[in-house]
Amino acid sequence: MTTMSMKKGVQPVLTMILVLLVAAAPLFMSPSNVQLFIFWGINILLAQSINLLSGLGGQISLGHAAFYAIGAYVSAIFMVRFGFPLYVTILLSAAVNALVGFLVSFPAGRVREFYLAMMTLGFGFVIEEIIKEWSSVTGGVMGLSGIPSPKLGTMLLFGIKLNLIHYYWIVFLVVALIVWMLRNFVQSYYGRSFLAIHRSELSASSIGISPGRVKQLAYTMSACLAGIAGALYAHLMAYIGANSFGMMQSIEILVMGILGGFGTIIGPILGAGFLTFIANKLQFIKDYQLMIYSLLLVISFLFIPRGFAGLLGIRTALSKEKRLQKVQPISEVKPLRIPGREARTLSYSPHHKKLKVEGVIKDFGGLRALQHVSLELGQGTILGLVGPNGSGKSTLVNVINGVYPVTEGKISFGKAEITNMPTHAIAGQGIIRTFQDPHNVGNMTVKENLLLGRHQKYQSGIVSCVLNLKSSLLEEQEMLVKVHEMMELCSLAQYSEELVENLPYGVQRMVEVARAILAEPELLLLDEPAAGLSEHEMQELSKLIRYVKTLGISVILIDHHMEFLMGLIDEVIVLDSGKIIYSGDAQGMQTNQQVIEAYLGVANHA
Ligand SMILES: Nc1ncnc2c1ncn2[C@@H]1O[C@H](COP(=O)(O)OP(=O)(O)OP(=O)(O)O)[C@@H](O)[C@H]1O
Repeated sequence: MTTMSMKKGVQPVLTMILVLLVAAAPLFMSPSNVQLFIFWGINILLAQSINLLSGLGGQISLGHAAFYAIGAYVSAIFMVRFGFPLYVTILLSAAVNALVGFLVSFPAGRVREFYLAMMTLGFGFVIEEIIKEWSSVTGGVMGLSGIPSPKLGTMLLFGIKLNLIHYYWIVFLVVALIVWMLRNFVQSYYGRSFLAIHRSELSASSIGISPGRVKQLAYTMSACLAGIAGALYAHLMAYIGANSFGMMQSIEILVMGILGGFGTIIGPILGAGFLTFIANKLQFIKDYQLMIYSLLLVISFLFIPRGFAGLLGIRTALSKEKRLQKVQPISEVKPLRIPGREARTLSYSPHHKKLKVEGVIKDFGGLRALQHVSLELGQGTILGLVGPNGSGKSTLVNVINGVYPVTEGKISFGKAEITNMPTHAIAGQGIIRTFQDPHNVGNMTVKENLLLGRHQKYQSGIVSCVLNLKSSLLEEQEMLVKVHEMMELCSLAQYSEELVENLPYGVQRMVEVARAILAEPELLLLDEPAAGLSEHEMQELSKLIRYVKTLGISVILIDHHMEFLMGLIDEVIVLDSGKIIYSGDAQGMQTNQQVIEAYLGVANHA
């Protein structure tokens, strides 16, 4: 037997032993300890909930206890008033919270940072007040008692009277299932899109990820998880009151996530454990809880910014490659076919859409950055865009891909008018760009960043990704094959597992260009891709751009490096003070007097 197959055999056995140990543990514990472990399970759900929203999605939430409260009250009320069984009330809590989270995402998605913090804080206070004031339903300040609970032996499930140990098993099952699903989610294109939006909305939307949709999903899923936690809490306590869901609880949820390690799956489990057991030991200094939590946050920010998970060197992989490699090495997977879908290769055929910019004006206050700019770009053409600093080159790229709205004029691509469309929708039309400073997701590996480039090509639904259904695994495999091909092509294979933020500038640039090509664009906008590159790196980049052209992709290439440009471009446009002063071939530009005076003379002297 090989070491590999031995490992394969050992792993399920170890997992089975661990599961049996955890399941048997409450049989040997005192009821108070069983209850403590149940609390840990509930806190894991809360910590994962904030991790999903803030750690992965980057959305601040200072009123998260509100979702926890809604879950608790919905489950308790439906069981007390209507006698619904536990599994129905948990599902109802999850569903109601998902709806509330979805609705909250609309106002919350429009604001950022300080304003988002204030909005979520306000949301927390509003829900707390509703609970206090709506006494006919919630019991008001007196709280809601008489909730069927396994602690009191008053809860029945399928005719069986539940005790605390049964409840421990239920919570354990629910937590294990949710953690497994979350891991699958994080390792799917959905999870990667959360992190991309967290790092930079602009960069994520430029490869077709919709910030609005990501935020809707983040709030919906996060609220849903907190709702399940709330339902489990209500039935453990047999009594709930508004005081259990105030500001302090929201801070506790945040501390669990941050201290454990945002952005990982293990971190929140550790953070929840730490707070559950420490808080229990510190009951006697409950009055100083807020101070202790604040201190813990300060210590965490100063000494372990990535929480316990960072301290232990734990990082959650953001693709399912390891799992897929166990079945078959990616290098051996070729050609791939997902039943019912066309196999794709990198040598795809663009639809040859024509870009038309007509009379575009862009004003920034009193400054006219673009003045009646018009151009047309046909299939497979590389258009150079040059001009002195501040002449409007980046602004033109920014209006084409929707980063800036135009003041006047019209832009169309193929048959679609794309003037002032959102950036992610323009990316959906096939226009993909890179930035002057590489806009990769620094805390993702090269491979994971390149997988982001494929985002728009994924078709699997969220259920399929979360449950690791075969079709989603095959799709991930197909994307990984493309990414590996691209890494070979761009000499990036050696950096595959490196975090992009740790790599030299030149490699980061190459990653961004490779990511853009992996999106299979019709038109590629490259904003000074050669800036800061070494001679060798520039040659590699030139090769890549020539390859792009052979695929039939059109390119708009901004750069100040004339030698680099001349070897690549078919046509050139020269901008000066927002106006086109030359449009034609590269040779003509070099002898054009106006261009020499406005730009080349300067460039030659630079
Ligand atoms: N967001 C903005 N707000 C205000 N003014 C802006 C903005 N973006 C660009 N500008 C102004 O528009 C003009 C054109 O800038 P732009 O960045 O497009 O020039 P550029 O040709 O790309 O320059 P460079 O070669 O230095 O990158 C400049 O005067 C610049 O200050």
